[in-house]
Amino acid sequence: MPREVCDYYQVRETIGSGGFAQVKIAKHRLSGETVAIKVMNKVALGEDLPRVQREINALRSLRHQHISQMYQVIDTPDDIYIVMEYVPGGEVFDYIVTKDRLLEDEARKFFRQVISAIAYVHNEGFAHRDLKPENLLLDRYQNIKLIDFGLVAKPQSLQDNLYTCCGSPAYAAPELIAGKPYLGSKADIWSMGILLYALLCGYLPFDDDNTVKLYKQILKGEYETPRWLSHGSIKILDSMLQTDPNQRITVKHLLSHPWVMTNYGVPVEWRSKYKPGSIDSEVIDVMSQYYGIGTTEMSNEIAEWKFDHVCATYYILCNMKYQGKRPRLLQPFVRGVLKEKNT
Ligand SMILES: Cn1cc(Br)cc1C(=O)Nc1[nH]nc2c1CN(C(=O)N[C@H](CN1CCCC1)c1ccccc1)C21CC1
Repeated sequence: MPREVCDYYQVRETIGSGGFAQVKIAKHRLSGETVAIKVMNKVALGEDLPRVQREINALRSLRHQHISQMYQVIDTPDDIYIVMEYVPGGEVFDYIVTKDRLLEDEARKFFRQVISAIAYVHNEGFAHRDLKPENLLLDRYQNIKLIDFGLVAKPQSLQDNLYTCCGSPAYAAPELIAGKPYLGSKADIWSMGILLYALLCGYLPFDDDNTVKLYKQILKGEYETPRWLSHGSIKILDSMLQTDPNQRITVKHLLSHPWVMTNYGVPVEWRSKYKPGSIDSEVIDVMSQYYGIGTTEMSNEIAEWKFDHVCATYYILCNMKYQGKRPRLLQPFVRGVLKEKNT
């Protein structure tokens, strides 16, 4: 581990590895808080390096209550380290498996949070393009946190079909499978339909070990509706699993869809709870005391959102407040050599 990482984090075990990346648990030395560090080797990344840059650029401009927060980017000659919010509840995928399938009310609770995250991502000018239960984590309050923006794209631009070579086909929209130019935002809605079906049924609407057969099923767009699905569930699934992307519902209409409103009575709150540019004054107080500079100077430093260690410390202290903990920093900040008390 290079010094830029070890100086600030005590890196511990690997909790996930996929493709060209690993995710390790680590402890932020100044606060003692747990973070997740995504490690990618530049040589192993090869031509996938632009994907990581796209993910980092997207995460730089995304701050939302249902997206795992990026804290810091450490770029070394051999590897890229992305320090992120640690989400302790595991994957929604595992949660569904343990419960076989979710009752409509519980599925609705999760799905409203997914709609909130995707409405925000689309509004910020991105499409996720890899929505699936494995990319949804649950935090300590059973709230959804969206991860893996490695396939993120600008939804307004028509995408070429790099996706089919590296996405998960079972969640891929028909226009993607057909190799047509497609809009990322409409492909996201299809994946949300697959996701809701998986939450409500415990299995996938289109599934076959033979990829060719799977593609045929997706292009046909016909799926089974088990007897336990309510009429309302069938209607909202149908509005998302439209093979013609222009017939598909948009995320804006999902915000207040009758099925989504049931038992809530209010549309999904999709805006970020973090006002753009808003800075938490209590956290600034803790940090300005710690670093021995004024609160204005500290706020100006944070407002540059450099995703360096100072920025990470700010985000981590904010996350402590979210967890109901008092934001504080442990190690005395050694400003040069500490002067002897009696001098
Ligand atoms: C699974 N699990 C169980 C507990 Br308890 C905590 C976790 C957990 O993973 N927590 C967690 N917090 N923060 C993160 C994670 C996982 N994680 C991830 O980014 N995890 C993804 C998981 N993808 C799902 C499909 C393919 C890989 C990952 C991406 C590349 C390599 C390895 C893992 C972050 C960093 C954002």
